[in-house]
Amino acid sequence: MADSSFSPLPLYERISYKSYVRRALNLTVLGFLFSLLLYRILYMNQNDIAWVMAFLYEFCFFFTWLLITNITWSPAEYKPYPDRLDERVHDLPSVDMFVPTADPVREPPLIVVNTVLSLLAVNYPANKLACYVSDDGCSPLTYFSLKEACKFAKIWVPFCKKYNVRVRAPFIYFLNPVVSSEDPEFTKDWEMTKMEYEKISQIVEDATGDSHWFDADDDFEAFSNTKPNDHSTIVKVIFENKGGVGDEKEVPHLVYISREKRPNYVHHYKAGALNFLVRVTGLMTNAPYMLNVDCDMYANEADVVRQAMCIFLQESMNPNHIAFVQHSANFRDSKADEFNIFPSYMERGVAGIQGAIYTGSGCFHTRKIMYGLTPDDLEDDGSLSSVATRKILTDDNLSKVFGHSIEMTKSVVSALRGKLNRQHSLTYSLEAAREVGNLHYEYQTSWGKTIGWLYDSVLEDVNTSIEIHSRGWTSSLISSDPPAFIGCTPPVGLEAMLRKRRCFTGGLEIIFNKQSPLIGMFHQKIEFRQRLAYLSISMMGLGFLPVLFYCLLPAYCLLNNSPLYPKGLRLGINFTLLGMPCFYTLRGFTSPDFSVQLWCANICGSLFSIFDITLKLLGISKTVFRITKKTMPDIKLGSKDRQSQQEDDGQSSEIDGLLYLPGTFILLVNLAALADYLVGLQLWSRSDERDGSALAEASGCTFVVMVFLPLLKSLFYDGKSGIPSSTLYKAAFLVVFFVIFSVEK
Ligand SMILES: O=c1ccn([C@@H]2O[C@H](COP(=O)(O)OP(=O)(O)O[C@H]3O[C@H](CO)[C@@H](O)[C@H](O)[C@H]3O)[C@@H](O)[C@H]2O)c(=O)[nH]1
Ligand SMILES: [Mn+2]
Repeated sequence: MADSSFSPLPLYERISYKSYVRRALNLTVLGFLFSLLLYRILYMNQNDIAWVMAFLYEFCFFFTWLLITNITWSPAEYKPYPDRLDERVHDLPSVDMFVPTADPVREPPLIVVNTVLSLLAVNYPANKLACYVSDDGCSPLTYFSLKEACKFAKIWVPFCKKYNVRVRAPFIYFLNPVVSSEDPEFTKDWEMTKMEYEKISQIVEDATGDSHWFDADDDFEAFSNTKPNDHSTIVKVIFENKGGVGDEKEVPHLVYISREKRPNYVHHYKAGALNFLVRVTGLMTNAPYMLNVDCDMYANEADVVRQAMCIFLQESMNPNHIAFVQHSANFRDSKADEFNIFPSYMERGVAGIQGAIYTGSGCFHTRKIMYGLTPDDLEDDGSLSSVATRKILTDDNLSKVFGHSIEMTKSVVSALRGKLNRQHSLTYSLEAAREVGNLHYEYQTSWGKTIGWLYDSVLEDVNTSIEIHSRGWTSSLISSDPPAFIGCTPPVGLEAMLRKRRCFTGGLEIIFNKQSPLIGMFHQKIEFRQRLAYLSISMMGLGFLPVLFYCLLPAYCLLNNSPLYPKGLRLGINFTLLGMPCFYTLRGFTSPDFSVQLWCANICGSLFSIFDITLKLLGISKTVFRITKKTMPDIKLGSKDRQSQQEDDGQSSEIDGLLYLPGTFILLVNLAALADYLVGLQLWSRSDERDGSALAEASGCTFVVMVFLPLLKSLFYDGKSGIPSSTLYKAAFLVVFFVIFSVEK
């Protein structure tokens, strides 16, 4: 496949961002924190609650800092050179592209359509691509929209390729008007294409909520009398690229699938949908690589597939065990790093250890590896070793691991052997595809346990990522600018909080399952530092709690008249000791992207996740994957959408208010403590008792108040941006308790 006899230019470069200054700084802070801990231990007084609490929280900061130092020690990323690909590789491998969607209301079909169009039009031979949409909502509207999208794709794909369009999602591309000086042929094509796009958007919009569009059509019979959680498997080939040669006018395959669902059965949410996708694609196209994107994440770069291939194909000439290539994901409508579950320092940081973490979307996986192979199962040339062949490819083992479909096991054998030539048409596999979507198909197989996407956490991406790295594989990160994939951010407030809650809960689930970064530290093939990185991700939710309590501690000490910080001469040292780590820990607070609202969402998400995991561990309830609401790009919001969004906002403002309860509480407690301190200053001309000694604690409170200043401001606003007065009363009520509890008896 690859011609390696000449052209020494590599297909990619690994860029390392090591910085000795940052390392020195991190170690200094670590040293400071460590000496603070020592100090706490040396001067520990058993009766002093505040001192002990401070020690505990500072220990948490120390530990967090250790994890951050580990992650940021040797950041790296990969820079692909897709231009060099054609010279080196004459027969590009096929790629199956997965788009899971689950709810036509929370995920409007037009968004899914745009994601699909952006994938169909990528800069890659169309006969090597296939796009599969899995619909957990079993929605005729989604299917209908995809059929419309497919008609438009026949205009859109050639248009994009002819004019080398960069962003191939029409709802973004058509935001910019055509420049009048441009060549007349282009202007004509542009206008025609835009008109066609508007036509299908209108048809999709009209069909929303009006089922007569599909009631009459036989093609929609499979959807009659179905409910999202009660229906048989549906597999529909919307378009087949028959006998394509990959020229610019062709469109890739497009397939719609929806797995069987019944009430009271577990379906494993997104991970379950992706495993069904792996099986159906195995039967139909069996491409060696699989790209998966969330339904709202359109490709923002035409070369995404070629970029990933640069890494895989270079590796196949010089095997380095790369299992997957993750593109860094980004969000439109927001520059907030906070929205991203993984802050950018973490992405690059981990990519420099054993390899990038799989973050759920914009990632290319290797099919063989998803079928459970370890690096030891492969020879240097990438073929299956004879030991592995004997171990894995027995009929008995195959049906035990992959399920009873003979067609399926055949496709697994071809995939593992690297023989991926498909001779028959897509429709040939329809029957087999329905069989593997059966509710009971995975029963007593390894799907979700050791192969495919893993089930035991709602954070299925990180969970699966740990499994792959534990087998000894590496992975790589491509972090291009502009970003290769762009998705939606949930609106700040309740949606953001629930999303955080789900991710934090998922992380905690990982701590308690068999993938746990806490166990197997030394015997699996995962690197120690990589495991530590996973540990910090799994514990992400807990990380907010020490900060929350630490914000209350100075106030408690001030009210209680007990010291929190060292006194006298040591005060100066103490400020340095605490200042640096605090500055870093709280640097989020000072970054331009920081919003108190999001911080509150984090705190609440974190509190809820602890609640969720406790219920799960007690066996009282299961964790759920609640789908995040998606919205169309801002500028395109029609007046109808905007109105309904505002209605939503109105309804949820009361709940949103509750989100700010912890923040408001912290703010008021600190204000109360400061007031108490100032009144105290006036009453006694203090000479020895509290002489300047409480100054440190008072400064602590002032700092907290400053951080929460935006919240203080919004207490005085009315309406949308303000905090409801009911929240204020609830917080004030809690403050009274806190003050009574704290005041020195
Ligand atoms: O039962 C389900 C639930 C979800 N999905 C799909 O999963 C994707 C992600 O769901 P979304 O609600 O958008 O979740 P996010 O909060 O955006 O998800 C983040 O967190 C998830 C869990 O870690 C990752 O899988 C995602 O890639 C990552 O973007 C969407 O395409 C959904 O349609 C399903 O197919 N079936
Ligand atoms: Mn999403």
